[in-house]
Amino acid sequence: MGGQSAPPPAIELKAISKSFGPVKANQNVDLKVLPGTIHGIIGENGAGKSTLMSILYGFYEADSGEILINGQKKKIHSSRDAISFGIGMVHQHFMLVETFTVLENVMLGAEGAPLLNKSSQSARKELLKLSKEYSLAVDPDAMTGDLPVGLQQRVEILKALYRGAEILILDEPTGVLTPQETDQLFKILDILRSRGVSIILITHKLQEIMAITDRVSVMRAGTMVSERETSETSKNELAELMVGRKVLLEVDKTDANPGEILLEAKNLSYKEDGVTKLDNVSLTLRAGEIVGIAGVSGNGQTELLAALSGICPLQSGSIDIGSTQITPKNHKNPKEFRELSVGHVPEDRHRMGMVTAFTAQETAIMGFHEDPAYNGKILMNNKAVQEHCTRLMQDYDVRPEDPKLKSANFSGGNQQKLVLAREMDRRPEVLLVGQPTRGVDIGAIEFIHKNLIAMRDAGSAILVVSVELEEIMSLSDRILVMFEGRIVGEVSGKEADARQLGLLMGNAGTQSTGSEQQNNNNTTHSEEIPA
Ligand SMILES: Nc1ncnc2c1ncn2[C@@H]1O[C@H](COP(=O)(O)OP(=O)(O)OP(=O)(O)O)[C@@H](O)[C@H]1O
Repeated sequence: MGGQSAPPPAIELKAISKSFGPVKANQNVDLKVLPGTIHGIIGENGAGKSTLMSILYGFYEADSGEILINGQKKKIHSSRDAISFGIGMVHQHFMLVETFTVLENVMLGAEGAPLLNKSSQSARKELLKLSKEYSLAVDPDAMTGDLPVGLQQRVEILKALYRGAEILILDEPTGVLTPQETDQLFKILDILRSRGVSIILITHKLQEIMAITDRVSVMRAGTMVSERETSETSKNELAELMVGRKVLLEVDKTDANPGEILLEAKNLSYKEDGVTKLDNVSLTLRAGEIVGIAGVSGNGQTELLAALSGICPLQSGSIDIGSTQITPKNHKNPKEFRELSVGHVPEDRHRMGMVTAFTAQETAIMGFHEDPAYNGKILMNNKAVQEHCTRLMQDYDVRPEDPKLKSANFSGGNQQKLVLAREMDRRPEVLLVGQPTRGVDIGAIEFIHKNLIAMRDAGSAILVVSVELEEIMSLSDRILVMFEGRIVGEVSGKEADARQLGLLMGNAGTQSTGSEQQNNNNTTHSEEIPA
């Protein structure tokens, strides 16, 4: 330990262990986060990062070990305790009430806050003060649900600061952000750091670790395996420390050799509650090509996937799959789309990809459960289902390899791999993939990308929707950009450039919602006027 003058770590974890039944999620984990620094934590899916943070934030109690905050030993039994010790958490899935204003959300549940009294001038004053101090420009009266995700995340940060957080935990904060929004978040983190806030950043993106952190800790299989000064390491070294082998960080692919059209969508339009979600979208998918859809979330990508997979009935336009034409009058359900050899990996694995209360083996055959290979006349053939799931788990490296484990109890990345395995293993002619590598570690990204390219080379037509521009650019042979339900641009995968695509995604500086982030770029403390 240092002498008198060195301040104690903002956080010190000593020998933290936590098991879930036979799974040792954390084993003797030590971690020190120095005050006023950004400390990255990386590790493969299931390495134990979220468990460790859940212990620090009071969601779980450790089986053993100690937590020291600013040198003082603390017992954290609940998130209320964590907040009272100055710890704030920005969750991956925001915990905001969309129908409340920014101010209401910030005040909600805060210690001593007057009960949602909109006229609370002191809360408003405090919020504006924090906005100004940390350059977190946001309109206190904006309806939270109307704000783009980047601004909603700002509200989460403000909420934590309003509760007096001096230590912030961010769990994969950039998963749903555009490159511009990510840049802004990093500027904000930089300011927070310069004001003495200590930050823990969990991310699978090594470029983010290199760009913003001071130190980085690496977890593997529940243990802390190494720690580095960021300035003294590299992406390649970190990848290797995480996975235990060399990882190919770039997608290795040859030029596409597109063949016949396997799917053609013409003039798809779709309205929900009178709001246009798809506006005259036409596209073709050919055998042997990967078409990427780039766009800020909420610009029609979800509805496009839903239309092309049969989840939402066509309202206008048509889809040709092979010799079958689907129109509003001749609609087919998702099962019939599957029978036409269309595979679908939904964007939201929890809502659409699996039932989290089901076991892994049930997830592994969901949608194909009527297949006679698994379905006896009266009962399911559990042995066959289990064997199938075990093989998928081995082929797709899903951990733990336990077909009977509830789907909810796999880490996020492993849930994703299980859903991908189910859809890819059947080698559909057309594969629609939403957010293929959301929350997935770099070793698994390498694996998933390789497999998608192998499917392409074997003649499948693949449509990839992803908010990860890097992913879209490195995987796609053609890129279509969506904005407000329309396809506003097409770029060849080879020529694509992140900044240019980012601008197209925000429709370059117009006043519409999707482009709002452009306006915030250099603002310091003006209030946002949501579009
Ligand atoms: N409530 C639970 N019950 C049973 N097992 C659990 C539970 N929560 C986590 N686990 C297991 O603990 C291990 C660590 O999971 P954790 O979510 O901490 O990993 P992670 O590093 O955050 O992964 P990812 O990057 O995929 O989010 C995994 O094997 C997971 O399946």
